[in-house]
Amino acid sequence: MEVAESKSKKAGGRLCSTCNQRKAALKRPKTLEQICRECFYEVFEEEIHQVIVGNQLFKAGERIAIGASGGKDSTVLAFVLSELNRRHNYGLDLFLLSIDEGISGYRDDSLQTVKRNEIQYGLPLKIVSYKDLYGWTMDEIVKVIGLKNNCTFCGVFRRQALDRGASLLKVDKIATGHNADDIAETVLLNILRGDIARLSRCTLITTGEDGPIPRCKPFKYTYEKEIVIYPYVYVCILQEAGLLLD
Ligand SMILES: Nc1ncnc2c1ncn2[C@@H]1O[C@H](COP(=O)(O)OP(=O)(O)OP(=O)(O)O)[C@@H](O)[C@H]1O
Repeated sequence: MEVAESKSKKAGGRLCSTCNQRKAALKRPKTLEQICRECFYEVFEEEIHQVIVGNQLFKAGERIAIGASGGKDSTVLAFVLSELNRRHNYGLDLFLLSIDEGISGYRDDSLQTVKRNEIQYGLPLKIVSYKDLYGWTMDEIVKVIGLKNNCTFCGVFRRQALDRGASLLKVDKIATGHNADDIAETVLLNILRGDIARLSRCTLITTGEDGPIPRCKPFKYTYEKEIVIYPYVYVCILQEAGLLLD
């Protein structure tokens, strides 16, 4: 232990504040602690597990759709949820649910990511498109209404499409990749708009419990920066262990 410590100090590095054995590799954005890759990987997953258990987000036997956009948040969510489900025997049936808004050059690319995730994580994927549901793609809608306010249309349609997809999959709940930064942003927006009703709802970890399909945010307390660091750290650990395939 003393040898490891002096070696690490000589190399100009500090020891990990969690294990006190390995060299610290990063400063955790959430706590500013200096931490090694292995401990970061462990605490990142463990904190999400504690959020799931502490807030009773899921019950054994439930079918859960992960809202999978192909972006970083929902991709990491799908990976972490499938790992935790196996490791802690949550007993969940997990599915990937993607909404294809029909935005060429944007969603068609990210859908390729989701299709890869279906294979990599072994989770069944359902894609629901605006074209099938509403008869219009988002590109066609923009041609008619123009660019102004199109995000509002798209947001409302996506919400509904997620509910339709969830009912086709017969799931009990939808989990989304909204993280702590997204929630902070929504709080500020609702304050600026003076929308008191939304302000009180937007920080809830589970919403829509009185509706057909509740939604939950397992990343409510997870910082966006850490969601970005996590896959990088995972790859480094595999690389160092010689477990990364070319
Ligand atoms: N097209 C979609 N299909 C399925 N789920 C979606 C889709 N778009 C968004 N979601 C869900 O809503 C969450 C928040 O979406 P938002 O558009 O704010 O993207 P984001 O914060 O960049 O997340 P991500 O990195 O997962 O795209 C996503 O993490 C995902 O769970």
